[in-house]
Amino acid sequence: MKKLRVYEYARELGMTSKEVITMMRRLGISVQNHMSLVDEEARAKVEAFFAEVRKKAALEKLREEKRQAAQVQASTATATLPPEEPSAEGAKSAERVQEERAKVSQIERKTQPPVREDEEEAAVRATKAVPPEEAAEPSGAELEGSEEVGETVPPGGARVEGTTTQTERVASGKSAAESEIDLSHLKRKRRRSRGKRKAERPAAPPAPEGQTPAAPREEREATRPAAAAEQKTAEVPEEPAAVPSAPAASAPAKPELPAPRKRVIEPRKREARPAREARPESPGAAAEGRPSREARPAGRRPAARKLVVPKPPAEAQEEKVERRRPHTAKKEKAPEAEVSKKERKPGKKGVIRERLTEILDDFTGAETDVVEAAPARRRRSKPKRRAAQGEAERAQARPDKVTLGDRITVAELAERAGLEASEIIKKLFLLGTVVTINQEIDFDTAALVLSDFGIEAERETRVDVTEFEAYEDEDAPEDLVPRPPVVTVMGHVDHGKTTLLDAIRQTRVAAQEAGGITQHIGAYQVEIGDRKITFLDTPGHEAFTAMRARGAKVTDVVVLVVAADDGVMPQTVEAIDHAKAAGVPIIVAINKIDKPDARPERVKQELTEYGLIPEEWGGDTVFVPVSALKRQGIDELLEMILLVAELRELKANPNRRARGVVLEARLDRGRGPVATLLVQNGTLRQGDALVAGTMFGRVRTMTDDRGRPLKEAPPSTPVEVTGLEGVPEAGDAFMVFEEEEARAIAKARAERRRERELARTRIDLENVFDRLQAGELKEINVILKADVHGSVEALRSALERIQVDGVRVNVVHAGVGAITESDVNLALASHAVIIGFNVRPDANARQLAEREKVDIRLYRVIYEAIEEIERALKGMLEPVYEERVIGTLEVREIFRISRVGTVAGCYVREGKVTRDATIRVIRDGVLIHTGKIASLKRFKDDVREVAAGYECGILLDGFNDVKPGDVFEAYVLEAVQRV
Ligand SMILES: Nc1nc2c(ncn2[C@@H]2O[C@H](COP(=O)(O)OP(=O)(O)OP(=O)(O)O)[C@@H](O)[C@H]2O)c(=O)[nH]1
Repeated sequence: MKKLRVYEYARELGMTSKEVITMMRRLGISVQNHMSLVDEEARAKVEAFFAEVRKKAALEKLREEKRQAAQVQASTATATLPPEEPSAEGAKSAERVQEERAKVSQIERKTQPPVREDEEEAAVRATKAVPPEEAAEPSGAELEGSEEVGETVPPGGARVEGTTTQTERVASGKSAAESEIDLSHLKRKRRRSRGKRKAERPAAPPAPEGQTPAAPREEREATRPAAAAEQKTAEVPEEPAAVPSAPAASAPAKPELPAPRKRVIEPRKREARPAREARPESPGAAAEGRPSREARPAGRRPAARKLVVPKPPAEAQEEKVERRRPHTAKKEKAPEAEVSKKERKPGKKGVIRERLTEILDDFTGAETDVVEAAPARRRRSKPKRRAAQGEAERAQARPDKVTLGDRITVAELAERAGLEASEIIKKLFLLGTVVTINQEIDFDTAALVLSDFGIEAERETRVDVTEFEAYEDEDAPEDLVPRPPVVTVMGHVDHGKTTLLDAIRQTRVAAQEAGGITQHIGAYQVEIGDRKITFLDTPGHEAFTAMRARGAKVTDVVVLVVAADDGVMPQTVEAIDHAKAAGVPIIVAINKIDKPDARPERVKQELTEYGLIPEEWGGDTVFVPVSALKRQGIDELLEMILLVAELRELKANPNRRARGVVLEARLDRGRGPVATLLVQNGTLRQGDALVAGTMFGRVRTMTDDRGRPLKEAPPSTPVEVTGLEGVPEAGDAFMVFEEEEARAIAKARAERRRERELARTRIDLENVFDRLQAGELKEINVILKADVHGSVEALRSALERIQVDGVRVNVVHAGVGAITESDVNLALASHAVIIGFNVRPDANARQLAEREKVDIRLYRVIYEAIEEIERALKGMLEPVYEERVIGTLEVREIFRISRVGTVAGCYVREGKVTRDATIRVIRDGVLIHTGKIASLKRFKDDVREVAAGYECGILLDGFNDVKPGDVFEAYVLEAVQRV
C-alpha cells in the first residue's frame, strides 16, 4: 500500500492534520508534522483505535437504551409481581440477557454498509443490558458512546462520552442524519473492523435489575446532559474491580485497547482519580443550566446516578466551558460568551471539528476528571497566553509611524519600531530575503516589513544645506504684500527691443528726474503713479533662457516686440517658445506703428498661429501698438503690464532676509567684484552678509539703476552691490545669512558645484534610453533647426509621430537657420537634444554645447534623423568613440626582465602618456602593434601618467617585441557627440 503523508491521511479520514497528529501522538505513534509518512503499523493502530472507540460507543448506546427499557419493564413488573420473587425476575433477566446477547452479536456481525439508523438503534437497544453502574465504569480510554455519539460521531467514532457539549450540540439542531451522511464512509470502515473483531468479543452483559423501560427519545435527550455529565464524573478508569457484578458484562465492557494508548493514558488516570474521589457530591446540575435531576421524572432516573459524584457548580461550569473551547480558543472569554457562541449553532463541519477536538482531548482522559484536565490544559497554554498578552502589550507600545533613512540595519529598525529583530528577520525570510541582525536593508524593504506590523514608514527628508530652499520657510499670507512685476523684452532682431527699453526708461525716468544719469546695470525700475515695474535691461531671449538654464525664475511678464512692418520672424517664434516653456505670460508690443508700411493686423493674424490670440478676437493675449522711436503707446503698454501683473497677484514678504538672483556680475578694477542683484523676496540691506552663487559677501555699497545709494532694497528691486569676495555668475541665486553661516554655506556650495560639474550629464541620445528606463524621462525634448521651412515641418511631423513604448518626442522649438547659442541655452534649460538638418551650429553655439555637454545631432537625410531618434528611444544607439592622441613617446632603451617581459625605456616627446592609454607601436613609419599598457613606471614607482620631457618605463600587455627607436603613440578612446 502506498504510504500516505499525514495530511493525506487526514484528508482520507476527514480530519485535520493537526487532529490526526494529536491522535497519533496519543496513540504512541511517532509523528513529526503533517508531512510525516504514515506507515502500515501506524494506520493499523489508528484504525484499531477507531474500531475500539466505535465498539465502545455502540455498547454504551446499547446500555443506555437497555437501561431505559429495563426501567419501564421493571416498573411494570413491580406492579404485577411481588418483590419477594426474585427468581422469576432473575429468570426474566436471564432471558433478556440471552436475547440481547444475540442482538449484540447480530450487530457486531453487520458489516454490510449502509446500516440504517433504525437498524443500528435497534441493535444498540438490544444490547442495553449493561447496568448503569457499568456504563459509568468502562476504561477511560474507551470512549463511552451515547446515542448522539452514534449519530454524530466524527470519523473514527472517537467520541467517548456523552458530555454536556455533545448533548447541547445535538440539542442545538445538529441532526443525526446530517452526520450520518457525512461520516457514512467512516462508519462503514468502523463496522468492518468491528466485524473483524467480533470473534474476539464476549457477549453483551445481562440487563440489570430494576431498569425502567426506555423513555421516548426526546425525553431521553432532555435528560441526557445531566446524565452524561454525571456519568462522566462517575467514570472509573479501566479497573476490572469496578465492573459490576454481572460476569458477562465485564468482558464486553473492557475490550483490549491498543497498547500504545494505554501507555499514554495511564499517567493521567493516576492523576485524575484522587481528584475525582475528593470531589464532594453536589447537586450542581441546575446551577449549570442543565436539566436538574429533580426536574426529571423519578422513574426514569438512571440508577447510575447513585454513583455520580456531581461536581460543584463552579467546577462543572468550568468544565463545560473548557470542553466547549477548542484548544486555540481564548481562555479569557467569559462562559456567557461561550454559551452565546454555542447558541449560534456551529455549522456541520464546525461541529465535527469541535467534537473531534474534544474526542482527541479526552481520548486518554475519558475517565479523567475534566476539571483536573482543564488546569493541565491551562498550564500548557499559559506561556502561549502570556506570549499573546506580551505581544498585545508590545503592539500597543509600538509607534504608528517610523521615520527612516535610505538604509537601516535590522537591529536598528527593530529598536525604532519596537519589534524583535527576530520578527523582522522572519518576515524578511518569508519575503525571500535572508538577513542577519546587523545587515542593512533599504527603505522600501523596511517599509514593507513594517506595514505587516501596521507601522507606517516615512522617509527622512534630508535637507540639502547647500540649497537655499532649506532655509526658506513659507511666508504667511498676511505677511505678503504686492511687489512690482519683473519684465523681459524679447523679439526678433531689429524689431526695436533696445529702442523700446530706452523709450520706457527715458520716458519715465526723464519725466521723473530730469538730468538723472542712468546707468546700465542690467535692470531698471520705472514708476507709474505709486506702482513700479522692473525691466530687465538685457533684451532678447538669450539672457532670459540663460537665466532659466541656471534655474533662475526671474521674469513675471514677457513683452514680445514685433515690428509691424516685418511681422512674425524666426526669433519671434523662438521667443514665444521660450516664454511658453517658462510659463510666463506674453504681452505683444506691435512696434514701429509709425512706419507707413506698418500692418499691425497682419502681425495679429500671424501670431494666432502660435496661440497668441488678441482679446478682441476672443483670445486672452494683450496686444499694444507702440512706436518706440516716437515714444507712442508706451504708457498704454506699461498700464497693460501692470494689469497682467495684477492678475498674477505677484506678492512678496519684505520683512525677511533677502533672497534673489544675480542678474549681472563683473570684476571692476577699482571696486572689485560688482554684481547686479534682483531682490525677489525680503529686503536687502547694506551690511548684510550673503552668499551669491558660491561666493560669500557683505554688502558694502548698494546703488539703484540711477546710481543713487540705497540702504534698503525691497522685493523686485534691482541693485548694484559691492563687497563680494568673488564674481558670481549671472543667474546664480543669492541669500542673506549670518556671517559665519554665510561663509560655511558658500564653501559648501562651492564644493557641491564642483561635484555637480563633475557628475553633470546632459541629455544626449546615448543616455536617453537609460534615463527613460530609470523613469527620469517621460518624453524626449527636441530642438529642431533646418535650412528651410519645409524641412522643419517635415521633420517636426515625422518626429512627433515617433512613439516607442509610450514615449514621445516633444519638439520644444523648431526653426530655420543655424544652431545658435540661444538654441543651446534652450536645450540646456529644457533638457533637450538639438537636431540640425542641413544646418550647423555657429562657433558660440558649438563652444557652449561642448562646455555644457548639450547633444547636437546633424543630419542630411530626414530618414536618418528619424531612425536615430527611434533607435535612441529603443536603447539601441551605440555611442561613437573617437581616438584622441594624447602623446608621442620614443623608445630609447629596452630592459628584458625574466618572467615579466620587455620593458621599454621611453622618453615622452609630446603630450603625455597615461596608464589607461592605448599604445600604437610604430617602427619605421609602420604600425606593428596596438595594445594596452600593462605597467607604467617612473623609476620604481607605478604612476598614472607621465608628462612630456620625462622618461618612463612601459611594459606592454602581451607584446615584448619592442626595439630602441620605436615610436609609441599614446591615445585614448572618447565617446563623442555625433556632430
Ligand atoms: N520707425 C521706427 N523705427 C524703429 C522703431 N523702434 C526701433 N526702430 C528702429 O529699428 C532699428 C532697430 O532697433 P533696435 O532697438 O536696435 O532693435 P533691437 O530689437 O534692439 O535689435 P537687436 O539689438 O539687434 O536685436 C533702429 O534703427 C531703430 O531706430 C519704431 O518704433 N519706429
